[in-house]
Amino acid sequence: MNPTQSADRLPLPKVLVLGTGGTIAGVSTAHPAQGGYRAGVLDIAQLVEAAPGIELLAELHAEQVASIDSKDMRPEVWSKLATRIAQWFARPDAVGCVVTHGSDTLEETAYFLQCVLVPGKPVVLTAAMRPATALSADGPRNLYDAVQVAASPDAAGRGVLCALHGRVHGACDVTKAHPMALDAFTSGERGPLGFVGPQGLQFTRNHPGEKPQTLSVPSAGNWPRVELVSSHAGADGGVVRALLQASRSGALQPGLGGLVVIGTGHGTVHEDLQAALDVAESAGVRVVYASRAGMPQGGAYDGLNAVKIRVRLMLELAAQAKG
Ligand SMILES: NC(=O)CC[C@H](N)C(=O)O
Repeated sequence: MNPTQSADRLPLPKVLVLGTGGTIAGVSTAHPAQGGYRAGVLDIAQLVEAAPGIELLAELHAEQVASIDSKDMRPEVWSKLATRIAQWFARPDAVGCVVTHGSDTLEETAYFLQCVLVPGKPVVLTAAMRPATALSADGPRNLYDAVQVAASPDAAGRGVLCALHGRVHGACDVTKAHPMALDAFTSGERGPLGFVGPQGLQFTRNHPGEKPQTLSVPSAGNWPRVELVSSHAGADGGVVRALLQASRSGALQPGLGGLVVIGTGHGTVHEDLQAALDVAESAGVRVVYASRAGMPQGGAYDGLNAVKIRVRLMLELAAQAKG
């Protein structure tokens, strides 16, 4: 008899699976061998059902948090996720949590959760590059692997993780680097934290990236405005001056709290843009520099990319505003 079918088997680890939509829940709008599809159509129970054997890995509690294309991710969904995950982990018998997500903003949600959740039990995000109805859909394997990671004691204490195309990435490093390849995600030169698949789970690197002091989730209506601006040939600061003016006049609500600058090289900035940024800074706007060339590990924001720095800055500014 298969040990998993034995009457006296050990209880399975309890894993919460939260659905938010994305391509993993997408349905083809044309022939399944062709590209057109709509993201976020299937619900999380249907995704679990489509991953044969997943029920032998864990006792799954599937819940729908949202059904969106992740390009439309917004703070309300982040707040719901953080609240539900914190509630789940308050149960002493809760072992892990999986979040299914669109691939486009997965790295932002992963980093948001990394900032606001108390470290400990594993939270694992996953996605797919092909919709659920495609030929060779990658979602079921990715979901299965994410549950393998979330149910594993070895994954605990490593921060928020992402299980994608056989690799386990940390929330700080992971980024989407290709619009359609199945291995669309990378952790850059640092490489993934490990591998997961038919052979099980193996971590090959320990450092999951810097975990900031746990930050609170801003309450509704109290998310600060942090915008991204970039430096490039001819960047003259006009966008920054327009934002500042709209903010001062009250036309922009909430007003401008911070700017993340996607600079060149080491985070360097065109002199004309810099002049406008200096004015913004002296008006009380927090200005943080990232780079379009990628940042090395270390420093105030530990090599985070610009969209993750934006997440962090929103949370830090909200914490400061609360006092
Ligand atoms: N592969 C994907 O999931 C990208 C599709 C979709 N735009 C999303 O992020 O939800």
